[in-house]
Amino acid sequence: MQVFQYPEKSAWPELLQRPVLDTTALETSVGNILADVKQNGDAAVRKYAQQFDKVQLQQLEVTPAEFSKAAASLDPELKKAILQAKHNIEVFHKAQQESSRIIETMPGVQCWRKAVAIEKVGLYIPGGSAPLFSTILMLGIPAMIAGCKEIVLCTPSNAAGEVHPAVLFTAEQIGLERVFKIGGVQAIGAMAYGTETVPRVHKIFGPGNQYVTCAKQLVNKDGVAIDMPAGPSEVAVLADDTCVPAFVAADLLSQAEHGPDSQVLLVTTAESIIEPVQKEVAAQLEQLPRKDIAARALENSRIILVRDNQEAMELLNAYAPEHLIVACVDDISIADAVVNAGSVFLGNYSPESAGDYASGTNHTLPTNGYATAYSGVSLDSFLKKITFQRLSQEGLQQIGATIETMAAAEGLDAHKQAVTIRLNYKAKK
Ligand SMILES: NC(=O)c1ccc[n+]([C@@H]2O[C@H](COP(=O)([O-])OP(=O)(O)OC[C@H]3O[C@@H](n4cnc5c(N)ncnc54)[C@H](O)[C@@H]3O)[C@@H](O)[C@H]2O)c1
Ligand SMILES: N[C@H](CO)Cc1c[nH]c[nH+]1
Ligand SMILES: [Zn+2]
Repeated sequence: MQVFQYPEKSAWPELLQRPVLDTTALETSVGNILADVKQNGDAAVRKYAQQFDKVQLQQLEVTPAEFSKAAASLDPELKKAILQAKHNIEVFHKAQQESSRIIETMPGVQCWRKAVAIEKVGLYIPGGSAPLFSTILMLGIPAMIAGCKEIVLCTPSNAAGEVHPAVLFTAEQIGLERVFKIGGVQAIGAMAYGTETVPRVHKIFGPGNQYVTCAKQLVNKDGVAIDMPAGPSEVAVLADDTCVPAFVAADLLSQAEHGPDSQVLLVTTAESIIEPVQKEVAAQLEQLPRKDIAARALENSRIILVRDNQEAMELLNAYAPEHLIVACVDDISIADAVVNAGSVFLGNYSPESAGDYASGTNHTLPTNGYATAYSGVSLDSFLKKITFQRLSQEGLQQIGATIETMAAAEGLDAHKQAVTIRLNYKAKK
C-alpha cells in the first residue's frame, strides 16, 4: 500500500479514485448480453452460462431434491452459525417496521402513508469467486419481513451445475423456494425481462462484480428498479495511536480478499502506526488462501497520513466508503462527523466482518462513492410507501381557496375547477 503524507486538498480527488474501469467497453459487452437474454430467453442464459461459468445447464431451477441433499450435507456447526446470524438480522430488520399514522394537516384534511411490499423481487447472490450465502440473509430476510409475494433468487452454479449447499440451506431456512442456477449478467437479464423459466421481477437487489453491477444499472435504464450500485467491496479505516495494528491490518485484508478490484484505505493521524500496520498486512497476507486476490487489491490501496481528525473526516466524507471503521480513542464523537458512508464500525472491537455476517446490520451497501447519495439495503428497500388522503366536505371548504389560487396562478383551470365544482355543489335531496 502506497503511503501519502499530508497530501494537499487539491491532490485528494486523484488520491481517492477507485480502480478505474473502461466503462464504455464494459457497457457495450454487458448491453449485448442483456439484449440477447431479452430476445432469446433461456437459450441465451444457457449460452452465457457455458461461456462464462463453463457449465452446461440442463435444469435452471433448483429442485426440492437438491435442497434436501444440501441440508443433509452441511456441517452442523455452520448451520448453527447461519441460524444465529439469521436471528440477529431478523431482529434488526423487524425493528425497522413502522406503523401507519393518520396526520390531520387541517381540520377535515387527513393524510397518511402505508407501506406496501413490492410484489415481485429478484435477489442476486454472488458466487463467482466465493459463495456469498450470507448475502441471502441480507436480502431474503427483509424481503420476507416486508411481505414480497414473489421472490426469485439467482446465483451461479459450479461447473458441474451444482449450487453450494450453504446457499441452498440458507435460502430454505428463510423460506425462499425459487432458486435459479444463473449468475452474472445473464441472471440480471433473466430477472429483468423474464424468460421461459425465470419470472420477471419489478426490482433487483444484490451485490456483484463489475459485470453484474453494470447489468443492474443498464436494466434500470430499461425501467426495472434496482437497490443501488453495490460493486467491489471496500473499507476505509480511520486509526489513531490507540489502535491495534494487527486488528487494522486484518480489517484491511478482510475487504481486500473480496476481489482484485476491491480497494482499502488506511487514514491515520499517527505516523507511528504506519509501519506496524504495514508489517502486519504483509505477515497476515502470507497466511491467506486468497492472498493473490488480496495482494492485487492492495495495489489499488493507500495509506494516508493527515493532520487531525477533522481533516481525516473531511477526506473520508469525500471518499464516501462502503465501510468505515473508526479505531480511535474518541470513536463515538468522531462518528458524529460521518456524513458519507454505507456502514460504520466503531472502536477496536467492531470488525467489519461482524456486519458482513452476523451482528444484524445489512451488508449490501453502496460502493464506489455512491454512499454520498444512497443507503444500504434495509426493510424500506422492499417497500413502497403509498400516500392516502381523505378530505371531508368541511376539509375541502378549509383548503379549497388555497388550491384554487395556486391552480389559477399555474394557469391550470381544470385543476381549479375540480375544487370549485365541489364547493358550489348543492346535494340533491
Ligand atoms: N457492495 C456490496 O454490498 C457487496 C457485498 C458482497 C460482495 N460484493 C462484491 O461482489 C463481487 C462478487 O464477485 P464475483 O465475481 O465473486 O461473483 P459474481 O456472482 O458477482 O459474478 C460472477 C459472474 O460474473 C460473470 N462474468 C465473469 N466474467 C465475465 C465477463 N467477462 N463478461 C460477462 N460476465 C462475466 C459470470 O457469469 C459469473 O457467473 C465482489 O466484487 C465483491 O467485492 C459487494
Ligand atoms: N463485505 C461484503 C460487502 O462489501 C459482504 C460480504 C459477504 N461475505 C463476506 N463479506
Ligand atoms: Zn466482506
